[in-house]
Amino acid sequence: MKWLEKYNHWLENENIDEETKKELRSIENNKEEIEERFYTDLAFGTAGLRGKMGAGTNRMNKYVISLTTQALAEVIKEEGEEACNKGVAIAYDVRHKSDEFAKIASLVLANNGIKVYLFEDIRPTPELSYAVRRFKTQAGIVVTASHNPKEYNGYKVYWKEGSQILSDIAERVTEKISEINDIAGIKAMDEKEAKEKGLLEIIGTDIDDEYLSKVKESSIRNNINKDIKIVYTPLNGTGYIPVTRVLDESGFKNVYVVEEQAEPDPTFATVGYPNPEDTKAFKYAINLGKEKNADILIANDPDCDRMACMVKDNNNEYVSINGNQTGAILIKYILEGLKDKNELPENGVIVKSIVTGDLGKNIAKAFGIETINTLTGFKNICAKANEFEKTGEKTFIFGYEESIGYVYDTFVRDKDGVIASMLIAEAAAYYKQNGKNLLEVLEGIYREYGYYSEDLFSLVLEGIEGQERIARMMKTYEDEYLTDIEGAKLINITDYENSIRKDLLNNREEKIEINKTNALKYELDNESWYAIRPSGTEPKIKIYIYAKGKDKKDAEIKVNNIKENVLNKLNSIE
Ligand SMILES: O=P(O)(O)OC[C@H]1O[C@H](O)[C@H](O)[C@@H](O)[C@@H]1O
Repeated sequence: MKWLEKYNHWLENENIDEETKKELRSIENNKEEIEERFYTDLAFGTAGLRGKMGAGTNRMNKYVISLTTQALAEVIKEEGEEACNKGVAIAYDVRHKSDEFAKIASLVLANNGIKVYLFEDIRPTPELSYAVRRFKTQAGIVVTASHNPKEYNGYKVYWKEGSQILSDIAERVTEKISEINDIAGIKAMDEKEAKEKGLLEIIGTDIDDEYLSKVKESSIRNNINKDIKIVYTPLNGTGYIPVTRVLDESGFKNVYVVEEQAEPDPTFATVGYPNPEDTKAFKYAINLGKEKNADILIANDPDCDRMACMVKDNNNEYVSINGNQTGAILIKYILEGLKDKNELPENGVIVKSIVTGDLGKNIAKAFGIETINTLTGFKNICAKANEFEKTGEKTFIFGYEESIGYVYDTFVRDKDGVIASMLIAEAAAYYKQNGKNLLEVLEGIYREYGYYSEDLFSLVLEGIEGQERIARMMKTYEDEYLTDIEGAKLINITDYENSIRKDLLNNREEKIEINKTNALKYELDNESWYAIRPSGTEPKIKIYIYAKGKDKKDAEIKVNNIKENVLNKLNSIE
């Protein structure tokens, strides 16, 4: 069906409610908007479904939620009766309609005879991962758009190991979606009936207590002076209770929460874009930090799976440390700590993505710990934890990405902003006790492992046009890549879509052993590289740049040269 037909079909469908039809009628003269909403269906990306809220097949709304949940139910039913009895755990974040969507998903599953464990109120995404493992459910769902702008919502799906589904299950769900004829004809059970039949169980504080004690148990060094001053902001998301509890219960008594951002707010009024990857999200935290003279500022994104940190420098200014730098500090802190306790596993592994920098890998190497690369997406990182659990071949220690996601240990199989907040607080306290702030620790890392610099920039290109331009940029760049950047020669190209690595120096091509994805990586002969890929969660093309230099300045110059040249090239592609 074409987009206009689909639009009319929604208007004519007697199962679509009046409110939705009213919204659709209000755009009847706006062809572009109709096309945007109906030209495609929301699809599983880096982290589940994600889209703007509103009426349409390319939007997040109760019909898309019901449809996807019914399809998921079909897949679970295919797994057999036991899978249905094991059921599905469901959590949701603070966004508009997240609670309503979570309820709808619960009752659609119940109507299929599938048991549901629904959290009583908002919870962090990592706690859902914990709950899936704890209740041994077949699957899990979190209704969240993570760090996206307020207009968005999303739907993350987990499988029985507690990590987000990979393409095998996502494809089965998508197939089932295509077999359902009427998007608005999906049945949900009455809530009271679902409870009476034991198909809907509300979960809450008991699981919080268990999950938080597991987090506290994962502390690396307990007997340290925890007097440091911390400013914390959950950015009006789900992190407030769990993170303040964990910090308090593990002995951090000087924690100051940004009051305006403590309570849930689906409009993120004081933040704007609720992504702590963007330093602007720290505006309020910096003010409070200065007032309290805090050592570090910690922020989580609204579903509390990400964590970002700023550190007070010796001039009392706050300096942000990015995902790669935070990852490097945490790796050093964790591995040193485990080594001191004699708990460093011999077959231990760090897992990161192909677009995460190499600094963490080099630190791990110095501890005899291997680093493995996966595709972008924490589901891929945690798939390694699942694999090692089965094979016993290696021990998953820590997973991280440049996009400020971290997990330590394996009781949670997703990135975890609660664990990460506790560990960065601990690291700051421990190193302070040894006379260093985290910036000085980082400087020490650079001295030891080399000066690394990096930049991640994105071009935001929205809508159908944006998507098409991103596709053109990828395609054109693949053919017209830069062979020389300010004297640095291109030596290797990795084309992840075609699984090929081209060695330009020796004129050789080799197959690479990693799943296919739309990404290109270019390595230069001056210890720098960059990668380009379309985001799978936001309307963006992302460019990751990394360089190692003889000093900080040298590394930064290399990064800037790449940035300028690649940006020019990409901007020239219409
Ligand atoms: O670069 P994107 O496809 O937008 O993904 C950015 C990030 O999105 C989510 O947070 C995923 O869990 C991460 O694993 C991923 O790195």
